[in-house]
Amino acid sequence: MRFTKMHGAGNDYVYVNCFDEPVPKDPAAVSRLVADRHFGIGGDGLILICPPTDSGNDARMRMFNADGSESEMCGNGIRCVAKYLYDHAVVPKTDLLIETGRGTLRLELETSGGLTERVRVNMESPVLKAAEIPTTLPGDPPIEVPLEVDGRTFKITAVSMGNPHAITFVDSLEDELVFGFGPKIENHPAFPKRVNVEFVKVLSPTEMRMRVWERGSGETLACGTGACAVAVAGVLTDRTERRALIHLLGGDLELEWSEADDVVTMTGPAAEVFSGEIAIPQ
Ligand SMILES: N[C@@H](CCC[C@H](N)C(=O)O)C(=O)O
Repeated sequence: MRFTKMHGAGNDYVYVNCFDEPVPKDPAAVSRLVADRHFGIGGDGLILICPPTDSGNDARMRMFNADGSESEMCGNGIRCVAKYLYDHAVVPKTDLLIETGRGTLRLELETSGGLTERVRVNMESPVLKAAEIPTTLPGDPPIEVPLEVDGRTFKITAVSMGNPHAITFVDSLEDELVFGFGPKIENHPAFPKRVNVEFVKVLSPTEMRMRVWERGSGETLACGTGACAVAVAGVLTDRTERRALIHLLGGDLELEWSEADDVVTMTGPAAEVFSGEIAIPQ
C-alpha cells in the first residue's frame, strides 16, 4: 500500500490516496498496524482520501483512530487532505468541498509556489443538544456540569463538532491530568460513544492553551475539532471572545465562532513529511 505521512500542528496520520490505491479491505486493522510507532509507520491513525460520492464535491475523507475506531471528523486531517489534493494535482483547486462523516465541508487553501501552506475550514455549527453530542450530562448544552472521576470533580462543558468533546478549564496542564484522567473521562458512562477530552488554560480573552486526550488515540499534539469545541466552550462559559488563538503542543490554530451565522471557522497549517510503501497482510 502506498502512503503519505502528513501532519497538521503535529497531529500526524498516514494518508492513502484511494483515487489511485484500492480502499483497504479492513481499514480498522490497517489503522492499528500503520499507527504503531514501533512496529508500523507511526501516527495517530489512518486517513483515506477517496473519490466523492456526489460528483458535485471534490473528495471524501474517512478517518480511523490508532485503535481502529472510525470517527466522523478530523479537523487537522481535513486540512492535510486538502493539501494533498492540491499539491499532488488530484484536484488542483484552492476552494474545495470535502465529504466527511458530518457532511460536506468547504475549505479554502493559502498556497505559495504550487504548495499549500495554510487551510481555512468552514467547520459548520457546533452541535449543542446533549442527546446529539451524545452525553447524558444535563443541559442543552451541558455547561460546566460537575463530573466526579476518581474522587476529583471536573466541570465539563460538552460540545460536538460532528464528533464529541468534553472540555474542562483548569489552572495548569499537567501530565497527571492528561494521562491520569483523560482515559477515564474518555470512557465515562456519561458519554455513550466515548469522548475526546480537552484540558484548557485561558491565557486571555483571545488566547488559550490546551492539551487533548483523543478518543481512540490517546494524547495527540493537536486536535482540530477539539480546538473548535474549546473555542465554543470558551464563549459559552463567558471566558473568551468569539475569535481566539489556541496553542496546542504541536502548533497554533486560529478559531472564530461567528455570531452572524453560527459557523465555526478553523485556520491552520498542513505539512507533508514523507511517502513510502508498506506491506499489508491480507
Ligand atoms: N485529531 C482529530 C480528531 C480525530 C478523531 C477523534 N479522535 C475522534 O474519535 O472523534 C482532529 O484534528 O479533529
